[in-house]
Amino acid sequence: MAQLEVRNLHAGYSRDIDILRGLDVTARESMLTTIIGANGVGKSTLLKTIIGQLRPHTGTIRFGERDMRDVNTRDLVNLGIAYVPQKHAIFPEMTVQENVEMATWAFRHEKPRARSAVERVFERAPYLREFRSKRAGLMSGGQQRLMQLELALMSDPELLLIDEPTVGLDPKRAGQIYDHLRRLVTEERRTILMVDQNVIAGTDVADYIYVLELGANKLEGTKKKFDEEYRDAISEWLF
Ligand SMILES: Nc1ncnc2c1ncn2[C@@H]1O[C@H](COP(=O)(O)OP(=O)(O)OP(=O)(O)O)[C@@H](O)[C@H]1O
Repeated sequence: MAQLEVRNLHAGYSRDIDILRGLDVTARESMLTTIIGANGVGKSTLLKTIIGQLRPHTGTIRFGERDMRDVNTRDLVNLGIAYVPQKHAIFPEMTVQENVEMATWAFRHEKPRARSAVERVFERAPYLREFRSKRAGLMSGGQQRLMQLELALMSDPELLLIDEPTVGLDPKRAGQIYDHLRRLVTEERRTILMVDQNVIAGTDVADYIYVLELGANKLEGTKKKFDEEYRDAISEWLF
């Protein structure tokens, strides 16, 4: 087991402009850490930098003993990390079975592993069976998000990096996603680092919370500390 440590991170989309300005974030083992902050504060940029889509300008990113600064996105599976992007990463015109098979790309050279990974998805998520030969786009938005999570879990990651998992979902379906994330932490002992716009529910489900402002740390604390000291003030800061 390992934790993710981001220290004094400066990063952005061009060399001379820092979107992230000295960020410190830790995703503690077997905990759900939520990062919140206003639009454009740099939440997605942080995840993109962790997974190697952007190179840090300065600072460090470590996952256990591994220095992540030179990581390639395709190395993530072998490091035990999965990334769930904000935009839907499923193909609505393809069947659920085809979507699941596509997601075995990372183990395309290991046919038995790929086959058993496909079956494991349908064991873990029985509701997917009835859609197996139907177009994935026929599922509800919530089911599509749950499927996206299951596809990310195919490689049995220790660390999940999740970008706004409930965007566009009604509160009931969002609640189902958050319940699922909680189970991944408490029952399966996975570590989750999630960025979220859903300030209330996204922090309610967390063990540890960071609030960002202009690409830097504003506040952080356990959920207990957050509830006791900051929750009442949070809407004022963010909106
Ligand atoms: N591909 C890009 N090229 C240049 N600038 C970008 C790019 N993507 C985002 N930015 C800028 O980086 C800043 C941070 O964006 P980011 O998407 O990380 O914010 P965020 O906190 O995730 O906000 P949101 O919740 O709206 O997605 C914003 O000013 C945004 O305009």
